Amino acid sequence: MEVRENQIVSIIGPSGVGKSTLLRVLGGFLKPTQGSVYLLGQKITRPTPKIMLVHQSIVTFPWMTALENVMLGLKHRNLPKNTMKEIAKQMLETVGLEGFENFYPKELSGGMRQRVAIARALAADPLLLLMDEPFAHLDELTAESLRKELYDILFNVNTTLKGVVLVSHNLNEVVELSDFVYIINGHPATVVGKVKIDLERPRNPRDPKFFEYTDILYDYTIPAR
Ligand SMILES: Nc1ncnc2c1ncn2[C@@H]1O[C@H](COP(=O)(O)OP(=O)(O)OP(=O)(O)O)[C@@H](O)[C@H]1O
Repeated sequence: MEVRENQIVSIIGPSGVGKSTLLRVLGGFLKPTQGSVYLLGQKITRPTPKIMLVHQSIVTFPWMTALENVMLGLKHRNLPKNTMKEIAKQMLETVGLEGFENFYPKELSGGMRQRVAIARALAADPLLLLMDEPFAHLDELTAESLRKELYDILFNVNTTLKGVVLVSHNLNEVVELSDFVYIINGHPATVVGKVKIDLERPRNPRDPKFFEYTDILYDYTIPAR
């Protein structure tokens, strides 16, 4: 599998097939028994700030403000505190949370907390972002508005990001966001399909072409009859 510049590449497949496991391998959190992961030619064998992970369970620290949560992502960069504050503020602005810097997680909605988690990941200046069902714990309307903005949040002048790997079980979400979709299945899992989503952004889920892609992906994921 490969991810190229400014691409969102998704992995779909049945529950328990190993999607999250694969993400953990890509992030260097888990050593594969076979195969290797390379980031710009460099072999990944352990976690690195160049690869950040956003979980499905929204991870924010309740005793820290939104700004302090984002500043955590900057810790390894050894910057002066004021510079850290400035960058964290800018990241919060990038994810649409300007003005919420001093709010604590409990004062924010689930969607806003996930935005804080994304801002924290982006503040680390990663090249690759791994997203494991990032909308799973959001209500549909909140997820929809975050999905709409996601591409622009991720790839813009304020971020160093080059690519995203997304794990999702929501076919509409995958068609809306991805450049390529890998379908994995079996035990042990293998790639059983690769689909290029050739639609202009922003994408319209009511576009007939959009449905064609969800149909193609659906055919790959249902068990053989
Ligand atoms: N290739 C593999 N090698 C070793 N263990 C695996 C492999 N694939 C899956 N597993 C194991 O199977 C279990 C489920 O895997 P995982 O959570 O990655 O699946 P998933 O596709 O993300 O599932 P879900 O969609 O339900 O979140 C885990 O305990 C994991 O350790």
